[in-house]
Amino acid sequence: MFIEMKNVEFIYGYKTPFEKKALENINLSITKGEFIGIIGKTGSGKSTLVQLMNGLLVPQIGDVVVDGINTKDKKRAKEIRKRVGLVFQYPEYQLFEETVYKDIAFGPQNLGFSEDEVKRRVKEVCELLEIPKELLEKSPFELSGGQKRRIAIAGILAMDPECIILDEPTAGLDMRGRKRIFSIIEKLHKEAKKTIILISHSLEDVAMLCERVIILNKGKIQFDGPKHQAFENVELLEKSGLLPPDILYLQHRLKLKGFKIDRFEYSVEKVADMIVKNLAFKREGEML
Ligand SMILES: Nc1ncnc2c1ncn2[C@@H]1O[C@H](COP(=O)(O)OP(=O)(O)OP(=O)(O)O)[C@@H](O)[C@H]1O
Repeated sequence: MFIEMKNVEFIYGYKTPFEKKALENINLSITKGEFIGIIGKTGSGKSTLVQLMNGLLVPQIGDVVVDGINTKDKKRAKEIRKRVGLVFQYPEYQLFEETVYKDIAFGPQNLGFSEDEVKRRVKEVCELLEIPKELLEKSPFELSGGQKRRIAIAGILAMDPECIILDEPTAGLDMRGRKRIFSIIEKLHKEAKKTIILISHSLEDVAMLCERVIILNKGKIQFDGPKHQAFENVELLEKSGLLPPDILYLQHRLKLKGFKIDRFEYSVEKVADMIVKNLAFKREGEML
């Protein structure tokens, strides 16, 4: 098991008058190579959950174990960060150096790699994320939203973690920027074989990309399983304060109207094919 959470509870402002329980009774196991989507309405505990996974937060109750290392073991915090990289929701929180190069290089430098190795890693991630050379000497604050996002991902990738957590990686980006980030994430999963954990408000994005889905509701796990079981269960989504993606709601409605749908599809092209096929059957009087 790569990440294991056992009976985890996390309280902000612990033992102060401002205590706020963010998570309770969390039990989770994540294996290497998985692609997991975490969904849940605002305040359900998503960001807290992922910060527990790389030791940025430590639970007051229960244990989080990453590759055999308990996150309570502060002396091994670096080893955990090396294994699990977290790209923050707001790249501004992560970028703080004067130049893009220095920002990307910060992580591997901090892990103690030689300057040559740091240079090699920066070059490699820039190629992968299509970050042009001329950007490297610019200030990260001069960049567009999409560029900042890619630099923040590059900084994490340069540490070569086994697992990459992305908290709302496409928030505020236009369609082109979103597509670019998605193709990077898919590449990391399929080609680089990374374990990916994605938090997104967009159920469409999670439905399209992920294999396993975790639904959080008021700090508890409401569902953990294959994505189709989550997205085809409209009642479950509604109970969790979520609306099913339009593309799946459409299929849910068509099914209620008698369309033969064996498996819900996640792409517009496939749904269009399925509708055409059903209408052809209907014309031939073979169904409906
Ligand atoms: N630093 C903090 N101090 C006190 N309470 C906090 C803090 N950060 C989060 N919380 C509270 O903990 C709960 C879980 O917050 P968290 O940010 O993990 O939820 P989320 O699902 O990521 O929300 P969002 O979708 O808005 O990012 C919320 O009730 C939130 O108000």
